[in-house]
Amino acid sequence: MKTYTNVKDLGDLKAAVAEALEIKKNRYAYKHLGENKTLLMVFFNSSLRTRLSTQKAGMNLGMNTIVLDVNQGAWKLETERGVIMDGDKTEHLLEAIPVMGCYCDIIGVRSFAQFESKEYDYNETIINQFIKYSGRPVFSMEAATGHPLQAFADLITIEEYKKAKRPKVVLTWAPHPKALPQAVPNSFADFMNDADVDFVITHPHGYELDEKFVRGARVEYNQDKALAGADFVYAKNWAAYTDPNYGQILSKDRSWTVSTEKMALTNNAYFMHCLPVRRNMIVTDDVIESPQSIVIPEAANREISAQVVLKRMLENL
Ligand SMILES: CCC[C@H](NC(=O)CCC(=O)O)C(=O)O
Ligand SMILES: NC(=O)OP(=O)(O)O
Repeated sequence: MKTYTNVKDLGDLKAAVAEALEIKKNRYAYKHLGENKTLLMVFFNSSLRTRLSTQKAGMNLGMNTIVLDVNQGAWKLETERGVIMDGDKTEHLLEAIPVMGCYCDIIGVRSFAQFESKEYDYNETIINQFIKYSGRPVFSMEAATGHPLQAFADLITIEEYKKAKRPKVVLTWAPHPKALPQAVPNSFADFMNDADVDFVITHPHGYELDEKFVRGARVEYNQDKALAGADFVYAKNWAAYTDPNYGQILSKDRSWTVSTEKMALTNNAYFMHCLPVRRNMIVTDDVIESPQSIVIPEAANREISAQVVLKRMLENL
């Protein structure tokens, strides 16, 4: 594995989940793979789970780890080529990236959508420069259009908790005070479309995701209808994707908040969210604290999804 930015990079999903569950049983069995190898994690945005779980996964594999918060302590980086650098940006990404590549064997990158240009975001301008110029295997720790480590952990969790052979999984939009990226729902949809689940997406009009990720999945604008009989409810906010509203908040309608009444429409569904979550916007206190909430084991599986990816990259160095 040279890059991990989307579901296709994992190959056969059933095999990937089987490998994950094997690693979960004995996560220290591959320490030899990472001996004298260094993992560099580059964050352009904040993180708790990704930072901790990915570093833990690297240590499980015997790796040395370095974490760089680009906006805290490193030089302010210019990311656009051709810009006259006479402003407040000290270094260009085109020097910084190959230099980073000198100090590590594998690079993880977090760089959220900036919502200034759909083309800039959906061309994955930042992470693709790491892929092109670092000289190292690169994996996404959430880029502009996807969060494949999260979605892989979500799939592992669904496989662990499902009661039906082909569970109904509902991705529901929920309100949020800020304009959030489409990365998490994009990757979740991408993975669910390749998994053996009955997948439904529900959101208000205007919040349609990129068809590249929806891939013909059923979209239901009536949340109650979508939730009927669900086995898993995956809640997430995202800003509008469709022009001319790219990056905009179109609704903060809290009737879309996942409540006990909403969960009562389901087949005693498990509640999932990638975290961090805005309580009583996305989901009520009662639901996220209920026995049906599996957000903590879901977060714990981030260590495992990262370890599968790092293991496969180490095996191909
Ligand atoms: C894993 C999720 C990361 C990010 N979440 C946020 O930026 C939340 C920010 C906030 O709630 O203020 C997102 O929605 O993509
Ligand atoms: N779910 C997730 O990626 O969390 P962080 O943003 O805290 O890393």
